[in-house]
Amino acid sequence: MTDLLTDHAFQDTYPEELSHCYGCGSSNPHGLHLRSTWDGDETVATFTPQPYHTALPGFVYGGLIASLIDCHGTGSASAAAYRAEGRAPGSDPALRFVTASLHVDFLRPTPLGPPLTVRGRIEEVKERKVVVSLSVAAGDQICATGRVVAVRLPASMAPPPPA
Ligand SMILES: CCCCCCCC(=O)SCCNC(=O)CCNC(=O)[C@H](O)C(C)(C)COP(=O)(O)OP(=O)(O)OC[C@H]1O[C@@H](n2cnc3c(N)ncnc32)[C@H](O)[C@@H]1OP(=O)(O)O
Repeated sequence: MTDLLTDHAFQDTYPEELSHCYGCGSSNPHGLHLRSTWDGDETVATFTPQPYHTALPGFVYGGLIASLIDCHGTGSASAAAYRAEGRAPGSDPALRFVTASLHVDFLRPTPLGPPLTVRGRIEEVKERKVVVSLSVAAGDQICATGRVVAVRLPASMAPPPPA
């Protein structure tokens, strides 16, 4: 389902207890398994929608596009926070982010079939907040754009560490 862009995806550095996300968790058997990495100062992921990711025949379901923007956004936020601190992704203490705000604009119908490229540009990095602007393209056509405000994982959502 997922196009493995790299062996060094941000999500590969998530600890097991934080790898259950439907969009990007490697431990979720029903999930999208989105994998994101740096491309210079931008971030990038690819994903090939399946026939059941249909909105209308031939076109991708908008909720899937929002999910790609969401998970690429939070993954990019984590990577940007590590980069801002000059630390290796995944090093402790962990810098993990959840979505505070997700905005999506559907610019044109997204064709169902070709791989989609999700790109992120880091707009702002603060200690607890990272803002990422994103695009989703089929070939050279940008079909959707988005903006994610990601905030550090709150204690109320943090799973207990493994025993
Ligand atoms: C770890 C890997 C998992 C992958 C996750 C995949 C993505 C997901 O699906 S996450 C699930 C969906 N998200 C959630 O359930 C989050 C629920 N919300 C919350 O827990 C809280 O509202 C939370 C943590 C987002 C913000 O906490 P809160 O204490 O309100 O933050 P607060 O200190 O007020 O704000 C921090 C900054 O974020 C900004 N901010 C907070 N909420 C918003 C918002 N909705 N819109 C815009 N900005 C916001 C604030 O303005 C502030 O910015 P600044 O520092 O510039 O003043």
